[in-house]
Amino acid sequence: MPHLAFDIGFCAQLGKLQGSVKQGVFDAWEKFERLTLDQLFKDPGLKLESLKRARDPHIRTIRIDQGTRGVVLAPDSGDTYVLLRVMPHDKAIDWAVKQKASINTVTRAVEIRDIAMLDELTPVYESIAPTPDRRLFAKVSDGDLAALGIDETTLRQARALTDPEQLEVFAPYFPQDQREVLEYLAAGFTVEEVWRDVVSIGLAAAPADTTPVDTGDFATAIHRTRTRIALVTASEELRDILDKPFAAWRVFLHPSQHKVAYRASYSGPAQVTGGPGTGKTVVALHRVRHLLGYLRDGDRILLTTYTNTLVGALRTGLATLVEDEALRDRVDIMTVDAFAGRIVSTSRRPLRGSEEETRWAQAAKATGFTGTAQFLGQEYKHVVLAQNLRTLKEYEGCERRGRGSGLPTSARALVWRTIEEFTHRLTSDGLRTYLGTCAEAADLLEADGPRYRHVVVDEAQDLHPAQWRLLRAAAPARPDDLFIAGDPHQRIYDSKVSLKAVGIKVAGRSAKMRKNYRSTHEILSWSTALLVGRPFEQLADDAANETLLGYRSALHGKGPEAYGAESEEAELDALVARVRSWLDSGISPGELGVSARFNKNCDKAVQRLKAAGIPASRLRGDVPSDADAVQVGTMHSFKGLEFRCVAVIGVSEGALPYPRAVTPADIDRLQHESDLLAERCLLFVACTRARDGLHVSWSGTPSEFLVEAGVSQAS
Ligand SMILES: Nc1ncnc2c1ncn2[C@@H]1O[C@H](COP(=O)(O)OP(=O)(O)OP(=O)(O)O)[C@@H](O)[C@H]1O
Repeated sequence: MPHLAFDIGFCAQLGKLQGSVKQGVFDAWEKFERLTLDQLFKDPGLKLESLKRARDPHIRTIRIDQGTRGVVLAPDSGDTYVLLRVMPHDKAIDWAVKQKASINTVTRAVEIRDIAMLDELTPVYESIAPTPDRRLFAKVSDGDLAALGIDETTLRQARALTDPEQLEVFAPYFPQDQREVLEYLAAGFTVEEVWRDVVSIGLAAAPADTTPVDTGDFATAIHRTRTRIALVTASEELRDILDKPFAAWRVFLHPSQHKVAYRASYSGPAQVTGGPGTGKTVVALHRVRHLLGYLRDGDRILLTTYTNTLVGALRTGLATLVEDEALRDRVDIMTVDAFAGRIVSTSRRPLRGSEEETRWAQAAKATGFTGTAQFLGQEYKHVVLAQNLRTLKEYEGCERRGRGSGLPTSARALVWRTIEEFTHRLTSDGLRTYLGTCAEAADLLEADGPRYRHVVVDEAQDLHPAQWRLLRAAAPARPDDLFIAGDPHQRIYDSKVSLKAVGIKVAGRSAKMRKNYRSTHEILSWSTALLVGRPFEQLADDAANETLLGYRSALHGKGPEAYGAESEEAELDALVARVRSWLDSGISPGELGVSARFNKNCDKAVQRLKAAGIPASRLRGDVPSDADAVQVGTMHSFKGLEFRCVAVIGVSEGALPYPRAVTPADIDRLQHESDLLAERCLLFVACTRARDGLHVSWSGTPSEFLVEAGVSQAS
């Protein structure tokens, strides 16, 4: 019986397809399931046509609906066809005739390349190339390239390239597996590393096969291309993929993600890091699914993250991945703070951020401490709670690691008394701090014993040592106790901690993701420029630095647009115009995000959008927002989310960095540096939420972060 399988390139288009086109795809798939090959070829509605000018006879088209065609890979033998793309009629024909399918002799997978474009580009680049020893892959031998799956045609093209920018030009047209190999080599990885981290992982995703590769046998190769071709056998499964385009990744977990998520067992805590959009959350969810398969009676899993909005996203994600409700019920999904609150089970109200400074000032007045409330708050958080200090003696003897201000031992008694005054007053007024609650909860768990068999943590970079102590105590120290996903480049809260410092050792159980699945290459490289040259300490060990080396996206699109307005009013006008143009291009309001540093800018944006007749809704962690409206939220609330297009507004001097969020250098030099970096990361996080479109604007003078990244002109 014939089948119509789906290529990852088609799945990437799903978010943009109209309902009628999706229905057309569904109907075509059903026809393949119902008819014989002979009937399919004769079917007047399907029009399974070969193309006169095609570079490859295996590439054909089918009718999807009036005016839309699907491009398919049609093998000579076998009955599984692959839907590669869906496009308007003329565009589809134009694209189809340029493509060529082949079988990679090393990965044994089907690859598609734009042979027409590559044939056109290659002689041009060859004619301007310097001597062979100054070209991009001069140090890699033909033999090594062949061993990594580079074929004769790609070899000639690769040999013409001089630098990574030229590779970027060729990349979208290259065959997929070969492209990945070349990108890793260009990023500085050795042949051995590329074999180990890229090629062999891909091989492991398909059944082992040691027979010689038949490069004409597409029927077999299609079934082996598990990382890019999805074979869908049930109509409900197809409906699911078509209706929930975000669910398509379930089908195509990259081998490097699969290896981490489905490793049978880790002998202790394991970690996955990687830049924004590299699928860390996806991997964490798949790990939960894997662990669910091995739970013993009574065992439970804690899946935890930083903000309430993300809890919602994790809940939805797990529901799409694990259909069995009874199984899902064995996973508790909540923020670390909510977990602490549950353990402590208190009626004391958590202190709001705005109340804290006043409370510190009151405590200082009571004890006669003359320093600032800011100093006290930071000392409590970064020294006392971070090091779990319980007595004045411990405090007097501690090394104030990471603090950039001196505090002689003689001065500590008064600080300690003030901290005690602060905590006593809180308790007697029926109040508590979130971090203090985590410390209390950790004590309780350490005394009473763990509550979970496994703990899976997302957005781990922002957790404080007290929160780590709590999570460590939540599961017994056994294999697969902790699975941790995070990215130091997205640290936006003031909690700098390395796992090593809190006794969580992930050495030998750590993986790094480098491929971004969310944003276009253009958005990604623009956003990454905001961080260039800044040091980022690793999550596992702060003695080593984290880099975005090899971090890249396979998607291409329009570059971000930066807009400098004369006034705030003009900036909001430009925002409305931009949002309207996105809506006019067929994007629905709920797929658009608008982010600003402050609540007041968010409120103004909502007002202006609404006044222009555009539905807009404030995104707040604890309140579900209107899914059919433009989502407007602070940069902090955008953490972990994603949107088709994002407008980041108010990126002006005085807003980013926000002076009140940055400790003055003369008070604490180290804290100053770390606060500045957090502000920079905040802008990075907001910009990297965008998939296809990014608009960044300011009024008056742009933020120094934009100026340093070379973006200061209106464009
Ligand atoms: N293998 C894959 N194939 C296609 N899409 C993928 C794949 N893995 C993840 N994605 C998609 O990429 C996007 C980013 O994934 P995810 O949110 O897990 O990344 P992240 O690393 O947690 O991001 P961030 O750190 O920025 O919050 C999501 O839309 C996800 O569905």
